[in-house]
Amino acid sequence: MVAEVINGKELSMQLKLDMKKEVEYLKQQNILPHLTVVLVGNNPASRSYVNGKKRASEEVGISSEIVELPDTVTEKELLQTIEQLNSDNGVHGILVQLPLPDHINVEHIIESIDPKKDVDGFHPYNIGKMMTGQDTFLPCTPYGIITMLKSKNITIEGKHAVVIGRSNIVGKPVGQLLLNENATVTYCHSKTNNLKEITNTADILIVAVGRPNVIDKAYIKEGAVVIDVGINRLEDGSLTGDVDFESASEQANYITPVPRGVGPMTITMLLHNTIKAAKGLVK
Ligand SMILES: NC(=O)C1=CN([C@@H]2O[C@H](COP(=O)(O)OP(=O)(O)OC[C@H]3O[C@@H](n4cnc5c(N)ncnc54)[C@H](OP(=O)(O)O)[C@@H]3O)[C@@H](O)[C@H]2O)C=CC1
Ligand SMILES: Nc1nc(=O)c2c([nH]1)NC[C@@H]1CN(c3ccc(C(=O)N[C@@H](CCC(=O)O)C(=O)O)cc3)C=[N+]21
Repeated sequence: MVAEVINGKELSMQLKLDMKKEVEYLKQQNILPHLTVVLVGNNPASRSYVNGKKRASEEVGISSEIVELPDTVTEKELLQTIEQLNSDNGVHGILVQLPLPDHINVEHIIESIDPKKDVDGFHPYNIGKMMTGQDTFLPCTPYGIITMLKSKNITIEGKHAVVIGRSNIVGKPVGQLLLNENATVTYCHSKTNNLKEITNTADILIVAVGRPNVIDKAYIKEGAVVIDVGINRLEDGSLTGDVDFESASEQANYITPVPRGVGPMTITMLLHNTIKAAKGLVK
């Protein structure tokens, strides 16, 4: 069997065309969706992602701005910056790029963002709403993954979904969204015994570990759907996922590539959330 590739880049382009039309319509009502991204320090990977977010915003007509702060910024100063953005009526979405320097408490920062502007969907209030199945901003990477599955009419209901990884930004929320779609969900992590036995029962396997090529065909049930969230930069500068794509493709029915898989969808769902914020749909 050779798996069908779910191309996140292509799906993103289609979705962005629709969003572009929606933004044009909003502008006619004098609503100009605006996203502010806060970038602390000079991490090259963070800078490159943030630039990607700005470029994608421009593609659909969303106005965006990057607020750059030095890595010596204090927590208090960062909180003040967020407070200003919270009270600025022209700002619909606020995203603080992670990771932050060690001297800043991430929870304090995330909790200071107005939940109505929390387009990452990281605020505990919005996480609570997601868990109870209420309408809110869904975290972008998990939401992008669900959107990719639906784009191929892949049945989620009743299926066994196995998530490897339990971070607050990917693993935990993607499992929750799959549960909301009536999957039976199992979480695996670094302390999991018999990882291979568990993943071999997965109809849908989500891999969010952050180590290159740790999952190959030996971990995959024949006919499974494999979603590779990992973004690993190799020494030669190339990007690779957590899944050995060639090997996994022999067992899976569907697979996502890296690059051009989940990454572009993360950015696209951020734009979706920013438009939702501008429309005032999240209370
Ligand atoms: N495509 C996209 O848009 C995005 C991609 N990413 C990428 O996804 C990957 C994961 O990101 P993130 O969730 O933030 O990473 P974290 O490092 O926060 O989490 C990694 C998870 O993997 C688990 N893990 C580590 N080693 C193993 C192992 N050998 N077996 C099983 N589980 C293991 C850890 O377990 P434990 O909890 O026990 O430590 C942890 O839960 C990274 O490559 C990141 O760059 C992230 C965000 C968006
Ligand atoms: N507050 C916050 N929100 C985030 O959503 C967030 C974050 N912090 N910190 C880091 C992670 C990572 N992340 C990615 C976004 C896009 C690509 C992406 O577009 N990847 C392209 C390749 C890009 C390239 O070539 O560098 C692809 O996979 O095809 C990847 C990773 C968002 N994150």
